[in-house]
Amino acid sequence: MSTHLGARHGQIAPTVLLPGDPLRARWISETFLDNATCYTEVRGMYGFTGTWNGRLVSVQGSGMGQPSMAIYVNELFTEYDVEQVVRVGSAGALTTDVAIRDVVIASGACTDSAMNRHRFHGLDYAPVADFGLLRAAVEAAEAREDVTHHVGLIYSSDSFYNPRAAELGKPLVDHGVLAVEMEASALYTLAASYRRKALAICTISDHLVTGEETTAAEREQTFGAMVEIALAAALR
Ligand SMILES: O=P(O)(O)O[C@H]1O[C@H](CO)[C@@H](O)[C@H]1O
Ligand SMILES: O=c1cc[nH]c(=O)[nH]1
Repeated sequence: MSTHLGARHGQIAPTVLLPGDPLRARWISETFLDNATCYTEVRGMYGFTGTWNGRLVSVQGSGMGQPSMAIYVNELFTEYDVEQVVRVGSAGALTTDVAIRDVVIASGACTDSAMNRHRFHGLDYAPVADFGLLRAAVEAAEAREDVTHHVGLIYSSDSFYNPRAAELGKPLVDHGVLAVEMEASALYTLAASYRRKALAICTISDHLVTGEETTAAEREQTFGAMVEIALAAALR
């Protein structure tokens, strides 16, 4: 057992899908995995291991925000020998180039978080996806006709509610950033530091320009294309 995961060593697969929502983790395990078992319920942050096309895979909730995610990913890397993590998240669209329910595959992630500023003593590190995972996810997305996908930068913010969101986000949008979420930047940084692989794939759940939004139930249980792209990329 690690501090925040109730799994024994060997119960977590080398490949982990990482939704923020622990109930999305449960839905993914019930919908896509065979013979899935729950290995942790600590703090209600469920994790499951099963198989997909005969290959072992785990799904672990990370909670919301980079500090929560980093707790789980640190323990996955240091205590359970996890080799690759694919975040399967929701995100808000920052531009009309992206539509609600589109899938965004994050080649890199900007951030307003102090986590990287502390780690790099004020220098601006550029957190990027593992190229092999990124390429495989793009190929898996290109093979599908049921979902529109985009590849590009996202913005990992520490704030979900920010009264200055539009003002602060504009320079990012002007430089090609597609969507906002809350975990990818620190995930990419942690993977780099442990020499592991990481990718973030997000489904647009809210549109910050048009005001469109999905329900909590839809965010929990209907983002299946993103999950299939993640599984195909990680277990290719
Ligand atoms: O749906 P998840 O994966 O949690 O991702 C997004 O949703 C949460 C905010 O509602 C943040 O964690 C954000 O990154
Ligand atoms: O607007 C949104 C939607 C999902 N996740 C976020 O962080 N922001």
